[in-house]
Amino acid sequence: MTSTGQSAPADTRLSAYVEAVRAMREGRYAVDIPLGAQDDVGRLGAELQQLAEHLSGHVTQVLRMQAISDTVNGGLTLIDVLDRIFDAFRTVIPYNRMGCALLSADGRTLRSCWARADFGDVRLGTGFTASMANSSLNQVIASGQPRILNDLDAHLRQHPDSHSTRLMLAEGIRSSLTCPLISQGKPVGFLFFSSTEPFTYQGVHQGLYLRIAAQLSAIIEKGRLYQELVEVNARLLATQDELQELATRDPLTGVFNRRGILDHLKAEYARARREGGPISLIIVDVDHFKKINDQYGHSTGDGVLWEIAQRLAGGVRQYNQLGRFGGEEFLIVMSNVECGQGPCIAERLCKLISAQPIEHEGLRLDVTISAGLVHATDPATVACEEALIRLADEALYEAKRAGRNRFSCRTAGGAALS
Ligand SMILES: Nc1nc2c(ncn2[C@@H]2O[C@H](COP(=O)(O)OP(=O)(O)OP(=O)(O)O)[C@@H](O)[C@H]2O)c(=O)[nH]1
Repeated sequence: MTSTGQSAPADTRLSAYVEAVRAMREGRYAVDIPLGAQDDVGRLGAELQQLAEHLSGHVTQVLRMQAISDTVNGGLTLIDVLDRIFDAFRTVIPYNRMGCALLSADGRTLRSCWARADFGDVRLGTGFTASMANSSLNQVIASGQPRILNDLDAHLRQHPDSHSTRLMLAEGIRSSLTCPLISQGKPVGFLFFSSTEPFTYQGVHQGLYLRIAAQLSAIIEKGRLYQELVEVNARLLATQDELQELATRDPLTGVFNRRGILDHLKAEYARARREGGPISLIIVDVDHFKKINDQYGHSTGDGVLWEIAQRLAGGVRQYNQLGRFGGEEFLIVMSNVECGQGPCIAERLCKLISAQPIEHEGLRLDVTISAGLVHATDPATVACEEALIRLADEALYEAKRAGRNRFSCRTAGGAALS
């Protein structure tokens, strides 16, 4: 501001004012305004000077807010956004601690969802829950205005039941500013700024806090929506897993169904070819199963199939997979089983069924199985996984022809395995 002490001619001052207004229109607020005498023109100059200072302060604040909101808006989850606010707003608002609490859908309960301080551990941290009944925060909601408590000791004396105030005092907090968070006209929670010094917050900050709160409410809503999206996505993935499980499990026996075991065979065959390791298959078929159905009924037949599946599952090592291949047929896929081990496994499976009668609803049924085994030391010698199945099938029917309750073997070349 320039004051010459001598009154400048009115027209000179007016043209300087016009220049100043033009400069401000272009965003330059450091303007020189000659005041001269305390006449009407001088008073206009003083008003212009104040306007220039006000606009300069306002624009600085808006730019700062914009930079902060750009940083904050980059966050995706609510917690991420709050962390960014804690780091970004320090240049605008004094605080040693920040906390955020959200209201339950019915507005009756407040739950702290995040808190951070520059002095270490916070006592009133995530998960702290308080009832809104009789809470002084209801006044903050009703007014829609930030509340300043510059002497928390005095506040506790007035509200001796306020557990949260007690905890804040124990943390060393002496003054606080509480911003209501309102989204789409509805209170959703609060943002707390706190300081270890008393009388930190002034009414002059009020407008700024309100603007921050309005912006935060929108961000919190965005965070909430994002979290909902994450949860819905997780539920969808879980449902997809369940559907996948349902689509590949046999409901009667609980083992893989045909599709499940064939998918597994396909993957294992491809892996064995890639890595050059051996692969073996066993096809198991229940002997004279039709007779069991005919003599004791379908439900007994089902019970027998269930028991056979459990015994077979117990008889193959964990990294071998068992599936129900057809009505009374099971398929076992074995990886990394050496040539000599396959016959031992097939024999063990036959014995697991024949050694003990199957008990079902008071019946004791002597049941046997036949098995066909194929072993490929080098899977590259077999055209595809279906070729392996065909060889195992041939071996199975050889076992059936030879009298059942036994197994027969093939190598990938088609020769019988001794
Ligand atoms: N209870 C029951 N029976 C089934 C199921 N699926 C297929 N079956 C029956 O299994 C029987 C299979 O009979 P066949 O193919 O003639 O063979 P088998 O009687 O076991 O005789 P071999 O295999 O020659 O020893 C048929 O009667 C089918 O109806 C099922 O889920 N439950």
